[in-house]
Amino acid sequence: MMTCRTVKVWQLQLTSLYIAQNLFLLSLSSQYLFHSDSAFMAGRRVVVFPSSAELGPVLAHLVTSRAEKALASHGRFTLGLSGGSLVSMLSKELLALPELDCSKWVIGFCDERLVSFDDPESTYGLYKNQLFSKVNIPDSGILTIDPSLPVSECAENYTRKLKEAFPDDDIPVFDMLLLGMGPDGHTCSLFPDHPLLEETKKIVAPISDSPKPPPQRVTMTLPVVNSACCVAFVSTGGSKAPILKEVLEGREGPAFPAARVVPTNGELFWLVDDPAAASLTIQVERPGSGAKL
Ligand SMILES: O=C(O)[C@H](O)[C@@H](O)[C@H](O)[C@H](O)COP(=O)(O)O
Repeated sequence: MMTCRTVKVWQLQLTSLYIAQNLFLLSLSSQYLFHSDSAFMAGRRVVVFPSSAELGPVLAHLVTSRAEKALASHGRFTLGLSGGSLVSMLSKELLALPELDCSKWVIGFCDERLVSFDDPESTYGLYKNQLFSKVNIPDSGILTIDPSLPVSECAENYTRKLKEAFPDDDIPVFDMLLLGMGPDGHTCSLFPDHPLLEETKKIVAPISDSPKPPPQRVTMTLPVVNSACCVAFVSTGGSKAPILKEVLEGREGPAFPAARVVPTNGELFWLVDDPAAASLTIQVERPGSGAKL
């Protein structure tokens, strides 16, 4: 079965097939171009729902459908999670599914705050309470940071964990990443105008001057984010409307961090609600109830 993971391996190992590969990618991008007239950017799907209530079930289905695809292809599903409002929405919607088998899921964190797991600011702690403790994800499948370490060592330690979890990849290729976007256009812990946006060597980086508290965090870098097979942003609420317009429709000046998420060989979804989409002028998809992406 053709997946973005196999395309990645080709890129790394089969340089002699360079021309064939490019022809393949060209045909793939043509499919995406004509997949939906909603596309402002080839391959990107901006999907608007009346509210979180309609968005949530579609998100849950998107996750489980990509999990099924990954399990059929390589026997496990690697999922990167973000914090914010995603924690409660994802937990609620996954738990509402009639059958959810997470026994072969491997969970990573797109970013994490350097606080102890019982601190209310800990993204892992929130997911543990709201999701992990209620489903059959094995503890060994949850790749957590070690918050007892100083921030640089913590990032190095998390880098090692990801490399061990993805031994065949130079850059870990997650099956799916779920991202949020702050009102300043940040995603993961990649903030506007921050030097970490230019990081190309590290797969995980420390940050000790996060403008959003807490200041110490570790974050996946853009090379990892853009290597994923599928990236889905979830962004809701009217406070996101001005930034969403600039991220999706462009702006003068440097692109916001969220706008720099463009998976090289993967899918890109923006799942938003009407208040967040209020200022958009691009064409978007508005699926009916019960839709599946
Ligand atoms: O660690 C963090 O500070 C959060 O994870 C943060 O990056 C969040 O993902 C965005 O701010 C979007 O959050 P909302 O979806 O709640 O607006």
